[in-house]
Amino acid sequence: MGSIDGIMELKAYDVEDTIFVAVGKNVEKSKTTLFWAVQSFAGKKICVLHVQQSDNAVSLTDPKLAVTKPKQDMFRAFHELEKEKMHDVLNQYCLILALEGVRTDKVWIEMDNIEKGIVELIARYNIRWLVMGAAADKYYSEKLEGIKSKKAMFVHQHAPISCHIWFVCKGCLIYTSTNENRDGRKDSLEAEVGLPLLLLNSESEVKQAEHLTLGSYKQTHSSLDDDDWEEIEGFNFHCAVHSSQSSNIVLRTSKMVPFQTDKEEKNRGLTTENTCYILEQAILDAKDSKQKAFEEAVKRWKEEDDAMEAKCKAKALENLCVKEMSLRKEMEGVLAREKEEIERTKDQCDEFMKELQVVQEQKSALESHLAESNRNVKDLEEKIISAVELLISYKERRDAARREYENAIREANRLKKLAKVEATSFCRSEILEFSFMEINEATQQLDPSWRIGEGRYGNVYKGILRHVHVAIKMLPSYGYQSQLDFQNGVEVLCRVRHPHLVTLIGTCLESRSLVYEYVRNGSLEDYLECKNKRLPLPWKSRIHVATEICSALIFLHSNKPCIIHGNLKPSKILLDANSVSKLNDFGISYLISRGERVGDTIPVSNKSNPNLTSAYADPEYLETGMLTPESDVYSFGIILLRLLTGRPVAGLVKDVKCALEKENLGAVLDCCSGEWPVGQAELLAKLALNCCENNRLNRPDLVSEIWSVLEPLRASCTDSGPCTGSKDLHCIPSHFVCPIFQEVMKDPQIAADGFTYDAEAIRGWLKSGHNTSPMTNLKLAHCNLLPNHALHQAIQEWRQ
Ligand SMILES: Nc1ncnc2c1ncn2[C@@H]1O[C@H](COP(=O)(O)OP(=O)(O)OP(=O)(O)O)[C@@H](O)[C@H]1O
Repeated sequence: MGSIDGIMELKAYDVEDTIFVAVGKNVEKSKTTLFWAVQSFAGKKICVLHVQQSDNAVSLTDPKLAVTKPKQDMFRAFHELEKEKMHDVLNQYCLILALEGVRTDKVWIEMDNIEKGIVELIARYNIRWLVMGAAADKYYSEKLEGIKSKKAMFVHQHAPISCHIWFVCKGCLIYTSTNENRDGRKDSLEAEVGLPLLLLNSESEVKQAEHLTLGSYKQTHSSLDDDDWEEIEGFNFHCAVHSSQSSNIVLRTSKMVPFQTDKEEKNRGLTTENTCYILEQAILDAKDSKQKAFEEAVKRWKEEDDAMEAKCKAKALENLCVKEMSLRKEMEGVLAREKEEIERTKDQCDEFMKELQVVQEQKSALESHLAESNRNVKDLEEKIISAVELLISYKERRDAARREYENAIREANRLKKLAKVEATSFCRSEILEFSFMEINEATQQLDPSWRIGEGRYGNVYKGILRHVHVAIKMLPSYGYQSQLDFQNGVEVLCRVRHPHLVTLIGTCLESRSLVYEYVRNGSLEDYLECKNKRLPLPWKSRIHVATEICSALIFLHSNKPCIIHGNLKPSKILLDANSVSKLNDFGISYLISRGERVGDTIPVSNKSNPNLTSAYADPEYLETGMLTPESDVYSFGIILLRLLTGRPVAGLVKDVKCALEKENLGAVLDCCSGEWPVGQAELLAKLALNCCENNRLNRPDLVSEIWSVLEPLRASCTDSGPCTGSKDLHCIPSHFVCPIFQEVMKDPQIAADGFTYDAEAIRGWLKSGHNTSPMTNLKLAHCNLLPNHALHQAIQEWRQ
């Protein structure tokens, strides 16, 4: 059961006096039914009764709608709309009826079933008078006599007999349900209509008269059709509704129905005709106005219905719109999230693409690297194969080398034994090494006043090293690259000892300097140039010098390995206190250049060799850069020419040649050297020119051709008596000269090495910490000195 709206207020006496009009959802039908009720029951209270099927019932009875929750909700929403709509409609009905002056009430009730609901309501509230639709308007016709609607049929059959029901269709009464005809009997129209009239007007007489008048009128005016009569009846009912106004009409009508006398029959007939005419006109007017009013009302209702429907639709649309908006917002949110997600995915995709590109690049790089590696592997395999082959061949060679090595070892051992034997016979010279501090001290910190010469290879200082007068040659730092090579070179030169070679005493590896014995009388150049007021050398001394230098060259060239001086000139020939000549700077080119020896020739860089610009230099060497023993022969020839002539080098060969050719050698001979014996001078000149041959192969051999000439010449000079000039010095017997001081000894003492030294010199040597021989460099057996009385005596005698 549903809720009841309004009916609870109705009281029992109200029910007696109230006409209930059952209305449904069909507004058109309901209006015509209501309109009929209003017209038919003027002055009565009308209660509009609407029974609606509850939503619960519908949802339960319709399994399709009950399937899902959203569908149920949707149905409920529509049901609510329907309810609202019906409420509005009922309110409208009530308003219209109130305007018509009818007292109204309304009842809203929800039931499981409409027809059952109506029946139940009738029973529950003892409803006495009910108007309801008989059929839909579309079924209406003049011939329609029974109830068509199933609901109406149900109510007709099941309603309590106390309830009187009028079934109406399209504003016309179709059937009346009374307690008499509930079993199916049908009464006449007059009987049906009469009951409400009786009910509605307590003044039954008036009603009766009115009813009779209408019946008689109907009979007399058989020309009027049924519709007209209906309208007349309607008009009558209308008058009844508007009771205050209609009372006049009723009264007037009542006046028209008096019980007449026979006398007045004729007049009365006329009056009746007039009245009928007026009535007919009134009916037509009423019909017309009624029709118009009805059309107007229908039109208005239609518009109102349309408006209501539009309102409902608008509301539904509004709800839908709100829902749509929220849905849209939701969708927009989802869309935005989706969009963000897509953007993120897109970014990730871009990053992946980039990474993919990098990976692809790396892949291609790796592939090319791999291909290269494969190629390298192939190459390496080939190399390994060739290396293995090489290894096999090297193994064979190694075996051969091993055999050679073993032979060489045997040979070396044999040579070692030989060398030991030789070492005992030779004066072994071990290099003396000095520290730079010693060199510095010896030269007074390289004092310029202690400098005695300035060569292209560096400055030469005199100094006293370990009590011995020495000449220190400071070599440039260039030359041999390694210290070891320099040391080895110096060692070779140190071992070379000859009376006409300046002795190389030692070296300072730190400063790359060479320490020579000091030769105090200057160079041949000084004598030839008469520097420092030196007297020119006599021709015999010159022959001595030439012979001595020749012997020194023979010694150097015969050395193993051959030592080529390479820079032979008068400044390299030093004279000691006894005018004994000594060749200086021999083998220096080995310490400066890096040339590899090829037999007896040494390739020496033209640039590094100072002799390059020298007039004493071998022209062939200048051309080829190859230093040969013959290069020294060429330089020796120039020196010979200088000794003969005393002239400068430039044009010397040419001049001497000319002089010889002209047999006028005397013209070019140095007159300061005394009177040269012509024959000997010519011999020397020819020898010298021979040495100066451009082609080295045409130059004379040192031993067989030069020494063989010079030695007899020197011998003849010695035999012919002491030489002039420095004769005192030159005639000192060499064994009178101290090997250390190079002077005639004052107090000769014999050392453990068997050599005789001046007492002062040898004691200084020993005091400075030496325990080796100054001559042999071998360790002295003891430091005791033994006076050489015999020599002392001889020197005394010689002095006297
Ligand atoms: N052991 C020595 N004893 C005494 N004086 C020496 C000694 N060695 C060199 N001198 C002096 O030093 C001078 C320079 O000699 P050095 O050999 O250095 O140069 P150079 O012969 O004049 O020219 P260069 O070597 O450049 O061709 C010599 O002329 C000589 O006077």
